[in-house]
Amino acid sequence: MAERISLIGVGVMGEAILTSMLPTVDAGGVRVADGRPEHARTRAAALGVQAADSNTEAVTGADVVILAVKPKDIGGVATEIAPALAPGAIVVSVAAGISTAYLASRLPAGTPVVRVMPNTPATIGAGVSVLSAGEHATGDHLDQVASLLAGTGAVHRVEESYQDAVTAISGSGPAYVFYLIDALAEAGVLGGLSRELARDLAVQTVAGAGAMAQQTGEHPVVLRERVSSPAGTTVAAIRELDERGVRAAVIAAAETVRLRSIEMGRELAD
Ligand SMILES: NC(=O)C1=CN([C@@H]2O[C@H](COP(=O)(O)OP(=O)(O)OC[C@H]3O[C@@H](n4cnc5c(N)ncnc54)[C@H](O)[C@@H]3O)[C@@H](O)[C@H]2O)C=CC1
Ligand SMILES: O=C(O)[C@@H]1CCC=N1
Repeated sequence: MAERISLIGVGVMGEAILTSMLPTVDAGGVRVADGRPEHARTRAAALGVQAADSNTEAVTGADVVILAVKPKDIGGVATEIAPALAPGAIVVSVAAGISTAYLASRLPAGTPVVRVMPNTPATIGAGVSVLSAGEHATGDHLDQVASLLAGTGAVHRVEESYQDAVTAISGSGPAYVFYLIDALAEAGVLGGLSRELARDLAVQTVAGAGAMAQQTGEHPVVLRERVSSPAGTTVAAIRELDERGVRAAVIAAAETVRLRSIEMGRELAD
């Protein structure tokens, strides 16, 4: 029998996951709900899935329930849906900083909870999702969730204690890359290029460099050295980046995310 999937929270990440899943799941078995019911109806109609009028209606009879609401809302949603969950239903959370224990304490005893950190390139199947099992989630539960998320892109598994570090790299990471694209494009405009050309050059450069790092498997330093001709242009740019502390700034930014993720979990647990 096809899986019945419920998605609570049709926002940026919820819709990205839903879109990527749809080619491989039976859309007729997917039901969504959102705090904005009209939004849920509109998006459900556009994507060919069902909309429910409430979170409890959405989860009734579901085999897998995906919670894609904000961290501050997820505890309330877990408490709300608990009485309506089918025995054995898997609850999947994508909320940054929220532990499986925090959710399990609000769900029926023994509920398998799987924590996932996805990222927005999931929308085009080029994301990466990292899974961790809560206390009652088995290897089979993880396999089931991994296969549901296969359309989002790559899927990895880590111990839950590493999820804050994952959030710092791949969860928030697309924003750092978009920031770099924007800065590169701005430099092109400064150099006299049209905005359109500058943006295309920046986007294609980031896409090409990412694909090259992925396909060759070479260390990024080796790839960077191949661009840097002796006494040439690139080596001068890298020295400038180093002098301005860009490498240290990137590491510090990611570390701030990791600490913020830990802090968010603690704030809500208090
Ligand atoms: N945006 C991103 O790049 C990523 C987000 N996440 C996680 O995904 C979750 C959602 O984030 P976004 O999609 O960015 O936020 P969002 O604000 O776009 O989506 C949240 C959705 O939840 C709905 N909602 C709020 N309260 C609700 C309730 N009580 N019941 C049902 N629906 C409710 C909102 O109407 C909204 O559509 C967060 O927990 C975040 O940590 C994880 C990885 C990446
Ligand atoms: O900014 C956030 O809190 C979410 C989690 C990871 C990416 N976006």
